[in-house]
Amino acid sequence: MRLGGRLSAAIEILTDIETRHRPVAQALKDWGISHRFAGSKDRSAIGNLVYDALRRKRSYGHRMGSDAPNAIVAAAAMEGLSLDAEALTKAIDGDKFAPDLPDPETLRAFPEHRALDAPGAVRADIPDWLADRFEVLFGESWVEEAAALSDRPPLDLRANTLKASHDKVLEALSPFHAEPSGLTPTGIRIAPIEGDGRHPNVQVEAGFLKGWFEIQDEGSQLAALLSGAEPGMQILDYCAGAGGKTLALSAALENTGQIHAYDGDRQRLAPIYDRLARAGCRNVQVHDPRDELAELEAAMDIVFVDAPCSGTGTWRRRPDAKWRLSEANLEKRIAEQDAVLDQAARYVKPGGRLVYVTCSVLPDENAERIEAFLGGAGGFVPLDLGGIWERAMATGASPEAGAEGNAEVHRLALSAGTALMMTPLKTGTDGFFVCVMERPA
Ligand SMILES: C[S@@+](CC[C@H](N)C(=O)[O-])C[C@H]1O[C@@H](n2cnc3c(N)ncnc32)[C@H](O)[C@@H]1O
Repeated sequence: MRLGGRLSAAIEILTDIETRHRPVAQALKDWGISHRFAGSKDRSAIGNLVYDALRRKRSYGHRMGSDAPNAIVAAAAMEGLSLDAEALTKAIDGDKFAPDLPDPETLRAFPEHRALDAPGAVRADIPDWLADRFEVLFGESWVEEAAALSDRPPLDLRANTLKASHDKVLEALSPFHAEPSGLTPTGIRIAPIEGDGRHPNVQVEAGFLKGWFEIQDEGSQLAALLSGAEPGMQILDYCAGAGGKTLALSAALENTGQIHAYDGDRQRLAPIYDRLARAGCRNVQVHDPRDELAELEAAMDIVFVDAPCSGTGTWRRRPDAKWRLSEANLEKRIAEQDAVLDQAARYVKPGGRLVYVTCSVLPDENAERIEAFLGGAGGFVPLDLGGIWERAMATGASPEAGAEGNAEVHRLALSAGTALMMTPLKTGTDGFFVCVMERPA
């Protein structure tokens, strides 16, 4: 396909997402199925246009004078492919599959129009109703912080030390220019996509099929590490879902002790069985939501709560979720977070830890939930994350951890007090919130 056809396809898919309220991944998949002639390069180039247009929908709309799909796709093409108006027009000239684009003057003005005159929420590419929350949380840098959630993300992987060393995985992935991601002993990073390129499909690599590594954002790896999981412990992963954190915790325990993986939703839990088998995790017991967990009460060294949340920290990867989030959804998530913390707390043994994690940056889902929880009965005490970080990195035996690239985040952890907020701008990860609380002995 030529550029004109790719632009038209991206516009068609965006229209489908908007009119039928469809998740972006599903809309792209369906388009691929009904347009078999499109090759894999076409599909990824179209995917980049759709994702970029969704990520920067408001600022592109402002700079183009319209947020209609053809305007924001033209903006995504110009910015993503480094084309000026002339190059874009020339590339689609005479192409019968090309769409109607905004007028030449608008296209010509686009690169210079930086939206500096626009309200903060437009420059930040977020819905208006969330602007106050970002401002309260990030202060002067709130627009920058929010805008960084619209960048293309890297592909992050975790070396599964139950099966392969960090070095071995790096070597296996060297054709893809994989590098240590720097914050954790296990993290590996493949840089964000450039232009109309694509990330390698690492899931068909022999190393992946043999369980040497998992796809996992480094923020998620760091959250698991900061739980303080150590060999021999008894851990309840109370919101295990498909098991991303369970697998990381299992490796941190070096296949000793016991992890109880539980989730309130059987369907979400289902993929965990295959993943555990591939990763060689032998210390995990999966609990169906119908199982009775009574025997675990007051017996766990760590209860890990990877709470259901709005996912604002993952907007780089799921930009459609940004525009779908409503105040009503947020209220629902908050109620679930309060419930899940209350339910999970009873399994922590005296002297044990309750770890609360979300992949959201919103204070409503993070610090305010901790305050609400601590205000209730239970007597939990939040721990200083700087100390936990130092211990986790010391036991992680990582040559990279503590090195220069890590210094900035190290400082962040030391100054975090009792809660760590990771963001694409601060830590180069997805947005994650971590708070570790102890039940007094
Ligand atoms: C953020 S996801 C978990 C992701 C998973 N830990 C991972 O790393 O792949 C949150 C999970 O919480 C589960 N959940 C929501 N409310 C729950 C409850 N009351 N009890 C247990 N699990 C719950 C959801 O089904 C969902 O799978």
